[in-house]
Amino acid sequence: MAPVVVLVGAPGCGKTTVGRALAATLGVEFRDTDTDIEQMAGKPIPEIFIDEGEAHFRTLERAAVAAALAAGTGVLALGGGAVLAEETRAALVGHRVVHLSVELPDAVKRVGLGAGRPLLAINPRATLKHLLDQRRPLYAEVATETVVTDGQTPAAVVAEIAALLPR
Ligand SMILES: Nc1ncnc2c1ncn2[C@@H]1O[C@H](COP(=O)(O)OP(=O)(O)OP(=O)(O)O)[C@@H](O)[C@H]1O
Ligand SMILES: O=C(O)C1=C[C@@H](O)[C@@H](O)[C@H](O)C1
Ligand SMILES: [Mg+2]
Repeated sequence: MAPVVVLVGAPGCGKTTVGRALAATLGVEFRDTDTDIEQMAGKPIPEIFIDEGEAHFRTLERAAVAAALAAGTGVLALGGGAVLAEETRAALVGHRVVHLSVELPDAVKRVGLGAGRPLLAINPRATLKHLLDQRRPLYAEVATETVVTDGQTPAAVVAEIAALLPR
């Protein structure tokens, strides 16, 4: 079985928040590859970045995404940078992938000081701007649908995604 829907998007777009609420609405399980990676590594993501570096984190992430897609859990949220891997973009072909799009002002408000997000630990605004510019084409490449989250409540985003799904 494939996941009902896979959520992708930049840090702060709401993959975890919306994904969990959407899964509850649909009555299916929720899975987040960031949580899977923390379980695999036995430590929080910021510690993986400090102890082993981003490249090692990305290796764990590719494996976590492949395992989660194979498991087929209902709603699957990917880490914000998962789409950087060509292997992951290829693995997403054939899945229903919703891009939760967010522009810089809302993303900045939502991530605050970047707590728990190692890439955003220094100058979150400038880093987010760079990440958004770099990744927009990659999110667009993998997405089968895009839902704009700017100015929307999580509940409104959940309703919009649910309306895209077959009944
Ligand atoms: N549509 C929204 N409107 C307002 N706040 C939101 C919305 N979606 C998420 N948030 C808030 O923004 C913050 C970040 O959301 P969340 O952790 O779900 O993002 P994420 O996409 O999972 O980020 P990451 O890639 O870092 O895992 C949370 O505090 C959440 O409550
Ligand atoms: O945007 C990113 O590259 C990241 C987003 C988070 O979901 C985590 O996967 C990690 O903090 C890296
Ligand atoms: Mg998240």
